[in-house]
Amino acid sequence: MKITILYGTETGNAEMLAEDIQSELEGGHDVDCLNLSDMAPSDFDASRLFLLVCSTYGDGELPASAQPFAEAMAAEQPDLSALHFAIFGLGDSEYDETFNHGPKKLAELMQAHGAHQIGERVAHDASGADMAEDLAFPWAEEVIALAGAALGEAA
Ligand SMILES: Cc1cc2nc3c(=O)[nH]c(=O)nc-3n(C[C@H](O)[C@H](O)[C@H](O)COP(=O)(O)O)c2cc1C
Repeated sequence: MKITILYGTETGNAEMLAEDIQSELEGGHDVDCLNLSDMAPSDFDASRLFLLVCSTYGDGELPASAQPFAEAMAAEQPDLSALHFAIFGLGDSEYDETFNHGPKKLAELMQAHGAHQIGERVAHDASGADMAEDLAFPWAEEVIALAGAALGEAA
């Protein structure tokens, strides 16, 4: 499957996780990995599955590297109705009222432009016991299996 991992980060955790997911998947798939700050809405290609990995900053906001992308989406209003994405979030339950709100906002932004979410949004908690990759690798395998039918190819 053709997969693009897009990460939104402030201090690099989402970037490291995105690169680990790329390494995990690239034996069996054609996988790109890109910072959201380098992604234009016009770059979306519906033949690829987009795996979004995004943290939360400030008071439940998108991290810095995702903000230019959100602004470009608002300005360009792309039609993403042919697109499929899945999303994995990073956050910290110490911020209980805004836990994982960054990826929640990013998923809502994609859906507002018609993109179809595959599977559930999985949230990593920096104050929890799990390593991010221990949640993210099974998440990636599951959404790739689910996306096979949607993208019209075997996973
Ligand atoms: C100043 C600051 C604000 C944060 N705000 C939130 C928040 O509102 N909600 C949340 O779930 N996590 C919040 N976090 C936790 C980060 O999302 C978490 O540490 C994540 O792993 C950072 O990933 P990154 O390095 O890719 O940006 C915050 C962390 C910092 C340092």
